[in-house]
Amino acid sequence: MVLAPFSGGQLKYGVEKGPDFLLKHGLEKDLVELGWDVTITEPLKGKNLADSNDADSEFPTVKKPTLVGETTHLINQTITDSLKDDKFILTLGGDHSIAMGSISAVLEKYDDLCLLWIDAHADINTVESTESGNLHGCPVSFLMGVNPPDKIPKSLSWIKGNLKPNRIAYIGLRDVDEGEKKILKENNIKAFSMYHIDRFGINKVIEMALQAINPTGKSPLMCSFDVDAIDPLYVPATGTPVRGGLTLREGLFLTERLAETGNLVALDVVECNPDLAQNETHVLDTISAGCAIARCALGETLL
Ligand SMILES: NC(=[NH2+])NCCC[C@H](N)C(=O)O
Ligand SMILES: [Mn+2]
Ligand SMILES: [Mn+2]
Repeated sequence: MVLAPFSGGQLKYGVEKGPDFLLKHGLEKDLVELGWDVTITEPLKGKNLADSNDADSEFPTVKKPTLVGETTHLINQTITDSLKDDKFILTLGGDHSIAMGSISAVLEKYDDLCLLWIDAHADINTVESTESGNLHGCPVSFLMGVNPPDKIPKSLSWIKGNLKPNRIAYIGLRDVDEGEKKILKENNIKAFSMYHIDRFGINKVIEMALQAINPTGKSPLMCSFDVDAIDPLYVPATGTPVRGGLTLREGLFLTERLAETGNLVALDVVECNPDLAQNETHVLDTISAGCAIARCALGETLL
């Protein structure tokens, strides 16, 4: 288990409390009860990373590139180390920019890795297309290497950018920027929006997604789960909520199905922000959903 208490990929503080809240809710004990031998690593602990806006940055369109670059690199290095022992990598965010660290590391070990990005958002903006400048809206573009080389902030240039577009599938999309739609189309990336889930049902959608990115059924899978994929009715305490999302059961079913494949090697759970809850119930709903996603991905409901 990798703790990534980080908020620098966007501007709302509180999301860095995610790992602490998930652990306080009993996640470690739950996983031990499921039979996992859990070790906790904290790549950011004791690291004094300056939270500045990098005002003098040569890339004024993106926010905090130095902070995000250094942080995600530390996460990458810690996970690369853990992967030497073939560990399952569960990374707790933090905002979704941390996936640059986790996915890049897992991809280095498994070059045929298939990625399921469960999210209301595509997070595939480039430094040129981003409207907000928040790097949590950009991780996939860096992992795929679609930013023009001369536009990549130095701090993020360590990312290899070798994730292949035919190995990525999205599920849950409902708030995709115009620039992102163009990138998805140009790269022919499989993207299942809420429309597809209503049309075909979640079970068919996950089968179509897996078939598209992993036709042999033999490649390792990673899931990057942004809790805002689930409807804010169930997961209210998150930075960029969008109504009309997955039910809690649909979200959990996705991870149960991934566990069932036997090919899941890593999971991110990101964007739980307890500070954005209006009351204690909202905190509990959000954090318990985050824990349930992890437990289901790690086999809880497979009898
Ligand atoms: N990980 C997230 N919650 N991302 C939200 C991204 C929203 C928007 N598309 C942006 O680029 O700013
Ligand atoms: Mn999102
Ligand atoms: Mn996201």
